Amino acid sequence: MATRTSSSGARSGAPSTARATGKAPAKRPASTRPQGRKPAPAPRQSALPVRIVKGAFMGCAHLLGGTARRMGHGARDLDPAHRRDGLAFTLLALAVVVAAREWWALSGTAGDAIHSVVAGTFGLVGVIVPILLLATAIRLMRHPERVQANSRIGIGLTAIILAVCGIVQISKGLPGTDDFDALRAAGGIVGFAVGTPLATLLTAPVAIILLLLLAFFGVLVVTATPVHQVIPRLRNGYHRLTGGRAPSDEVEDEAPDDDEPLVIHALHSAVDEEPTLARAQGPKRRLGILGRRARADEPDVPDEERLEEYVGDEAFVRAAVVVPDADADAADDAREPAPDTVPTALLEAADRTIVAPPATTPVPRGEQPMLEGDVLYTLPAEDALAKGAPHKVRSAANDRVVESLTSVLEQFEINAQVTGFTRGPTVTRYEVELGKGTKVERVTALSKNIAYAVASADVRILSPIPGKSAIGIEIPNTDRETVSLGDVLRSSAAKRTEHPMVIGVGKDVEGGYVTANLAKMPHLLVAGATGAGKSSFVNSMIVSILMRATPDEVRMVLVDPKRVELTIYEGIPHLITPIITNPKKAAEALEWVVREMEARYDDLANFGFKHIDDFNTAVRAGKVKPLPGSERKIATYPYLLVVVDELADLMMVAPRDVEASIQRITQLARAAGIHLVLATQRPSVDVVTGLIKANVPSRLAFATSSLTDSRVVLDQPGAEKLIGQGDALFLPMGAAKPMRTQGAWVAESEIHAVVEHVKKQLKPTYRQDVTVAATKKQVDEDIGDDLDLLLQAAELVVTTQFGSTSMLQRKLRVGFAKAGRLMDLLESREIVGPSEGSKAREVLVQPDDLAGTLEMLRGAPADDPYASSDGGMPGDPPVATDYFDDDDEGDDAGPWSGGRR
Ligand SMILES: Nc1ncnc2c1ncn2[C@@H]1O[C@H](COP(=O)(O)OP(=O)(O)OP(=O)(O)O)[C@@H](O)[C@H]1O
Repeated sequence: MATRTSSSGARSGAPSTARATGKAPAKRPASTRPQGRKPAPAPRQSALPVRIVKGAFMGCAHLLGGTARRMGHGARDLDPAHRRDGLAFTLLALAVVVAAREWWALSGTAGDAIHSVVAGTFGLVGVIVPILLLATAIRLMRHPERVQANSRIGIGLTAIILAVCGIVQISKGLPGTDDFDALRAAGGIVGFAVGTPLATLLTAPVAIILLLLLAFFGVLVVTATPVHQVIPRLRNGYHRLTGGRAPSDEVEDEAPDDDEPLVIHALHSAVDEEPTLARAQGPKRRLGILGRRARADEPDVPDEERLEEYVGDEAFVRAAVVVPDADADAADDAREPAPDTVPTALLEAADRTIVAPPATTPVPRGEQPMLEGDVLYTLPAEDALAKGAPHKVRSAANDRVVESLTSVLEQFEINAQVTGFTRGPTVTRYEVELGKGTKVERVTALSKNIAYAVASADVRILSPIPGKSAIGIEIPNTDRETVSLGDVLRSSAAKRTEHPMVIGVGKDVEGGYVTANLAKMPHLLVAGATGAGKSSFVNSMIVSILMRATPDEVRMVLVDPKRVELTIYEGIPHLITPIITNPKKAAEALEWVVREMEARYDDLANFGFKHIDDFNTAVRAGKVKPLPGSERKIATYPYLLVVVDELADLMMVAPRDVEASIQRITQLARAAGIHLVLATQRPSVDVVTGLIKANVPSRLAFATSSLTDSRVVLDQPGAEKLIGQGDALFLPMGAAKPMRTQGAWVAESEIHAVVEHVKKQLKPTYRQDVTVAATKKQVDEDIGDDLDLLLQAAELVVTTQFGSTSMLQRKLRVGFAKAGRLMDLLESREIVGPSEGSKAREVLVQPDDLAGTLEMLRGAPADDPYASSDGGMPGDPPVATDYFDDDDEGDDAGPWSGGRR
């Protein structure tokens, strides 16, 4: 849903009345006071001293209230990174305070209280509290984005502290709470709570053994070491310390169990902390890194060479392609591939996961931008997108328009006045309030005169302004402003949520930022004449996603039949297939999307979830387990954004298939996390059919060339009055009235910078099956190119139960010969009976059987549809059925984890 917020900065220069009412007051010449309006009776005045006291009190109350509100808003609007840093600094301050008292006995009046709290809680162990606080603060500053790892370390440390406090408590003879000084010199309250019951129940020696085990467990958790990795890790650590190479058998040690998705742990931690160190450890090590993170600067090595260079023994390969666990949670699943798929899996894993260059600064955000396999992915820096000029709330041009409007109202003797205006980047909305007894129509009828007076043809009258008793007159600014996408994405409207599908749309007529969550649209139709700003919007949308979402969160299918608009995005890791320029392939891609959606649905049903978000949350929490007997590793699903830049081109090649796919996707895909954005410069009824319209609820109309086009897009006029260059009417799902918006602008150089940033981190992992027809239909030869017409003819004849050739001629707009041929084809398929002279033919198929009949005409699936699948790999697995076939060997890496299904 779209959200908007006012740009406070832009408003700061506004006169106080403008700020208070949210609009600029109109400068009104004295002569234009409304006639016939009686002044309101003056309120009764109270005594002067009372008024002074009351005024002073109210003034203070407003000041205090306003300050508190501003601080509250300020804290909420604070960048998440600053909020996290705030926590780190608080811990740092605590460390200093506690150390001052516990280590150096420096204490002010609060010293005793600090000691009581620290030593009372942890006893002797309180001495290390400053170190723990300091370490936690440093960790939070250095790796704020690694939320899961940080929580893991927190859990491990808690276990260690509990154990140590318990052990100290037991070793000091279990003092009780009656002797607090002794308790402070032992394990404190924590030691008392842990050690005393254990020692009483199980005797002191057994309790100490249990607590030692707990401490050991804590150490394993902090260092992310599974028990069976302790020895290899120690050995590795020793070899690293002594500068030697690990013996080759250690790799065997690291080969995973069949059901244990781990680990090249030593390597992993080495890469984590110091990528160059790990890379320097010889070819086999490099394979290990390649297995999880291929370097972006090595993509040109031919596949075979890479394998020959790196593959030593199969065991190593097996280890190498397994995604390391370490900080990763259960979602980071990838399983040992079947031996014959190793090379592909290895190379694909290599292509998928590339380490970010160490120099890049991670962009702060609350959610960790981690990819599967615990790869750090840095979103582009916020300042990659330029700042726009500050927003003006009033200019001399506005004042001139107010004067013109006022004089028009005067000339026509209309009892109404211009009460104010709100200036947007492209247009300003002037508000006109009517005097008593004045008809709204008297103002709306003046639209031509107003246009004449302000010398602009693009005057749009809103009657009333939604939510106000006023008429709005929108008039283009002669001094229009460009809205920078960077400003929109940095606004608090965009930062309020970290949802990866939130995009910057632009600014509304009041200068407030407009953002929208594509996942809530859930599908969007974008239309507008050539040059109106459609492609610029598509660019802003894609760049917004690149700025905010990792490839693990959002994947895209980009369809660009014009071949120019989207080529700049070729090679970004968010793509799941190269940009599709061939309309026929695009139609196939839409069919693939339908299959993907159905597969996701099956998955949701099998695991008992209603929405992909719930499924993903459960996967991240490790709550989704493979079905019994299945070896599939469960991974989260990214949102899938399908962008079609020119729908008309697709509708020209395969209208029925495209329409059917769109209908199917739009009806169901919301819960599956699949969202369509369909753009067209020809919003005519043959492109945006009723079926498409009915299923694409959100609309964004740029200037259209006719009122009819506006009706097609918005179901109402208005878009024909827009002034182009990003001026738009935005009607998100559920909105009653379209919102006038100036689309955000992103310059080509900015797009380049963002694309380069994401491309240099990761290479895309393309799904091979997207543009492969799922089930190659064999259309009978005699139908040939007439399939679409024949399907329409069959549908007409069966639904009307009227087998008339002249009806086909009329409805399908074909000549007599073509209509006759279609009728013959229908007869040969026993849809209609034989000709009965001038009478209509008998229709042999009932409307209930229409779907099956159409399917039959489209052609039955061939025996081996994959043997010759267009564009697919020879021997590709059956696409539709293989998706979630749990028992199939080697298909479990998941389409989104880098493996090919
Ligand atoms: N949001 C915007 N802010 C400022 N200028 C814009 C904006 N959108 C478009 N323009 C201007 O309008 C021109 C045409 O825009 P754009 O290419 O997006 O139109 P279009 O509707 O996609 O046209 P086509 O269908 O021919 O591709 C741009 O080159 C730019 O100068």
